[in-house]
Amino acid sequence: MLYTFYSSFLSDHISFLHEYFFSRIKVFILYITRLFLQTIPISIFHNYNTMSFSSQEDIFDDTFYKFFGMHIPNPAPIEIYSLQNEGNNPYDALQQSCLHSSTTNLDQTPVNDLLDNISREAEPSDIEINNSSSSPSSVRGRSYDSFCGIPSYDSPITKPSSFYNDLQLRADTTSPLTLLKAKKYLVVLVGLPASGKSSVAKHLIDYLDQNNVLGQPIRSGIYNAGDVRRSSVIITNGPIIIPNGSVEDDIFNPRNAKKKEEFARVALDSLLHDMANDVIDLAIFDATNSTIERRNYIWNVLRTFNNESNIMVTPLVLEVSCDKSEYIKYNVHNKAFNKDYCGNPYSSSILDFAKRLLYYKKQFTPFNEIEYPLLSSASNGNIFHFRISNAGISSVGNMIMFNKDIFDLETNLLIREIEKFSSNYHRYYGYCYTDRVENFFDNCTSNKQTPSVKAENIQRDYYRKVLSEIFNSSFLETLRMTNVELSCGGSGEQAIHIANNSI
Ligand SMILES: Nc1ncnc2c1ncn2[C@@H]1O[C@H](COP(=O)(O)OP(=O)(O)OP(=O)(O)O)[C@@H](O)[C@H]1O
Ligand SMILES: O=P(O)(O)OC[C@H]1O[C@](O)(CO)[C@@H](O)[C@@H]1O
Repeated sequence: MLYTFYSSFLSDHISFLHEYFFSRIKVFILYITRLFLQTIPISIFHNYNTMSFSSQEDIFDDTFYKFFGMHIPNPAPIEIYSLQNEGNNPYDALQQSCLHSSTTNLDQTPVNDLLDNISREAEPSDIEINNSSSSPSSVRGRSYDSFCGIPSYDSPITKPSSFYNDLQLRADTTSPLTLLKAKKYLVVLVGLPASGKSSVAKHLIDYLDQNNVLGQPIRSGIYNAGDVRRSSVIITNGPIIIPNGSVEDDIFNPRNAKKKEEFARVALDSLLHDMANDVIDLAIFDATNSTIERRNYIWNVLRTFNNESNIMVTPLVLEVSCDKSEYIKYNVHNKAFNKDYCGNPYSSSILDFAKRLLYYKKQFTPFNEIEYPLLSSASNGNIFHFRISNAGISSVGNMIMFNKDIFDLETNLLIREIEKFSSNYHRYYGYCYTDRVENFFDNCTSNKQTPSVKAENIQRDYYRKVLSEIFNSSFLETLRMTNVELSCGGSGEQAIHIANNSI
């Protein structure tokens, strides 16, 4: 009996030890193979219909992490072309990924026009800005919405069209000296007001912290143009106006677009100042950055900064969009309690924000591929374009294109992580938000309501009533369509009417 016990004990443990060492050796061999692969520039093209590059890599990476407590280095110059695609044709994927149908043709003329504009400087404005408020509005280390779950990835990867290869040829040639520069990263947010940009920015910082992506802390900060604006404008119980202006001088009226550019310039200057002083490694530029001109300005400033400093800042675009009516309403509802409106009556805040959204919508141009050459000219020939839509429930693709001539392990690792973050955003963070939206619009029918729950419900009913009056279907339709003829009529048209009359 004793013998049986010992033999079963031993065999259990021997098989455990065998499994343990064998799996370690397996990982080690895979690692060595992978190190060998690093010497070979490879391009990886996978169609996600058949195989997911990310999921295979991540199984390997997760296993490696378990055993060695660090992430494995990436194979050298990889190109990841990542577009959400239902079919096999890469060019279809490109077309599907385009947000702006007028720019999906491969005619390079608009690109040339943009490149001609490349050296154009933003015009100075007469407004005085208080620089003191331009410090980052958020820094790493803060805790945000809970980080949820162990990631498992499944990101769509497809082959690129030759169009992107052409673009790559147009990129600036990289001097070997650039590679010796200190590396920093700039995430440029693009998206309409209340689309969730600031929330996603905080989540991204949290995600990078939690995952210890580079094996050491990434010092990061959010630079918000809205914070600069708030220190320079007059908050009224009505439109937010610029100093020395009339009451009609709503800062968000496109007439005052130049003044808004100044606020953005201050925020960007402050961000680059912090990079130059080595205060941060990764900065998020939080503004709508909703026009091509603005983005062009950013790339120009960045190119100059990169040329004149001993720092190489790699820009990434992160587009955040939201077109689900419940989400728009919920987001705007929360905006009614921020610093722009504190103390103002709820309905006037909602109305003002509706007007702001409409103003922005009229001049908003989603970031699209005709701007890629401009981005790549400020980015060592790389193109990193991520998108999150409706808190990650709508599927949109990312575009990731590495310059083949440069091997940069750190950038590779970081970009891969950000790709995971944006492709899996709903699973990591977005679901907490979508649950909250659902609760907000849910009709609570429980009989056992305490007085405070009852009071909360009455309050919430009021909010929902105001929201659905202002954000009625015709207003939402107007928002959805670009350059539509606006028609008036019905209570919810008030914002459209105000916006139209004041342009
Ligand atoms: N992904 C999200 N996670 C959590 N909350 C969100 C998310 N998206 C939107 N929200 C909610 O909507 C509100 C508005 O979102 P947020 O401030 O992030 O938008 P924004 O695009 O930065 O707006 P703005 O450009 O006007 O500053 C937030 O206060 C938050 O309550
Ligand atoms: O300079 P932009 O791109 O208009 O973005 C900044 C503005 O965006 C907003 O976040 C829109 O709500 C404002 O707070 C801020 O003034």
